[in-house]
Amino acid sequence: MEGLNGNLYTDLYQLSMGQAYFEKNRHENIASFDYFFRKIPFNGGYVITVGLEDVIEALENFSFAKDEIEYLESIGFKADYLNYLKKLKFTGDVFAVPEGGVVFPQEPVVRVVAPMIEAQLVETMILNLMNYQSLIATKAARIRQVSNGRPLAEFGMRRAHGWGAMQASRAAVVGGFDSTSNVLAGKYYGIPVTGTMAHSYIQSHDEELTAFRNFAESRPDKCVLLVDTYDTLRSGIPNAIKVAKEMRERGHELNGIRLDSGDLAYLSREARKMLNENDLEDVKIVASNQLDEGVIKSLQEQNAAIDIYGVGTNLVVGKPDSALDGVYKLAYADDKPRLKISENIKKLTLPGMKKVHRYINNDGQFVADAIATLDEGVPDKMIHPYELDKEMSLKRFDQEELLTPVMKNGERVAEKKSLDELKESVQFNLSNLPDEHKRFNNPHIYKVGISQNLLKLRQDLKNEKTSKL
Ligand SMILES: Nc1ncnc2c1ncn2[C@@H]1O[C@H](COP(=O)(O)OP(=O)(O)OP(=O)(O)O)[C@@H](O)[C@H]1O
Ligand SMILES: O=P(O)(O)OC[C@H]1O[C@H](OP(=O)(O)OP(=O)(O)O)[C@H](O)[C@@H]1O
Ligand SMILES: O=C(O)c1cccnc1
Repeated sequence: MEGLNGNLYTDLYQLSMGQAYFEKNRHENIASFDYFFRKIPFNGGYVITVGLEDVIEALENFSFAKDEIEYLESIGFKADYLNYLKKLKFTGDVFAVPEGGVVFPQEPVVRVVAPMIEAQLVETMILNLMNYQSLIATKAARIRQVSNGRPLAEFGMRRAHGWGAMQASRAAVVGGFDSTSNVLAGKYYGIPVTGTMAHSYIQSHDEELTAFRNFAESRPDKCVLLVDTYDTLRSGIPNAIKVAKEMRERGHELNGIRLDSGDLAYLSREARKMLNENDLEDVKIVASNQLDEGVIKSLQEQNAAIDIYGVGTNLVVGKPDSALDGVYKLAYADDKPRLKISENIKKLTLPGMKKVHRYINNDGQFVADAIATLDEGVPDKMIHPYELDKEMSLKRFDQEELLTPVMKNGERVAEKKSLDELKESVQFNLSNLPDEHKRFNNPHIYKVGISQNLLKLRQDLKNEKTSKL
């Protein structure tokens, strides 16, 4: 979001480490960090990456204002360090999978190469921006996968986690939603805004019919009537039909009705029948009520007559997974690759500056991704990152590099894409991901491996570190 920058939008420890680097004059030595995640949410087979646009904007605006420096002084940071921070800008290079990419565990999604202090100070902000938005875009893409082309409206603002509602609306659209009820997101991001009416409006009238009439009179071209306040089949739909006929006499057409409780498959089929019997075939049926990809899939399988799905809570809180576990790990500093050792082999980091190659078969389908050291060629074989006896030959495939330059010397070099373009690229990328990785039950794990060079580097560094223990 505009106005957001990385200065104080960080954890205290980043600033503390910054001061310590500064005092040993190591702060301008080049470092490289990787942003990646370890586990795909929703028991799914892929993650859609979103948040990079905010990251670029924040890095471009990275500089400490006078009042921020004063605040840091008040919490004990030293004068020399603060003088340095006053002039600090982000001057580094960023390589990343463009927004809307389909990505998998362990592989770098963003690589930041910058003077140590800059790369360190922006960690928290990058994690904050990438993790939430990628989680929501992934959920949105899953919902889109099962909705059979039906329009999807995002209704989550009221249950989103605070201002995260703004990012949720954008991420939902990139992931495949068509509109939002969030008016500020509509204005800010240019997302189409859509909406119906609430129960309160109907309750506030003595008669449901009067409520419908007044609402229809007020915005006749955008009228969707909520039909479940009292009795959907006996009151809501008959009253909506009455109002639709009255509107027609005045030269308007009722846009739709909304179902928000009960058996949505049964009620939608009944509603469709009743509307059609009254020559109202074009009146759309909107459904809402704790929808998610599981419920929508089931509704589609039950031949529900739902034209538009409105999805709120489950989307914007990423239910049942409340976070994407993305991390930002140091891979290189002071001219050396760096490793974090762990008892758990899965948490051994991948040292050094790295690139990612995506291998593609003759049908344009994604086959596997290989993480390699920056200074090697295109690997023709990869090894499982932890089960080292598992290898895969990559000779037969075309490949492309996943991490592309997005910032050079602190300035944006990647073109800014429109939301429509991003939404299209998600669908394009997903169309190139084989179905077995997209199914909801036990999706096949997409293969991500490491090159022989990277494996050797990791093993050498590990041996070097453990021999000193
Ligand atoms: N035909 C259906 N198949 C599968 N799930 C459905 C179907 N119809 C509705 N649902 C989902 O089942 C859940 C129903 O929740 P619940 O039992 O609380 O009913 P409700 O209609 O909201 O009740 P209330 O009358 O309290 O509003 C919601 O998540 C809804 O989306
Ligand atoms: O179920 P969700 O996916 O989160 O979708 C949004 C929900 O928010 C509204 O309910 P709420 O009870 O807040 O207000 P209302 O009186 O307008 O129904 C709306 O009617 C939906 O049920
Ligand atoms: O417009 C709607 O129907 C709407 C908006 C927000 C939340 N629930 C429903």
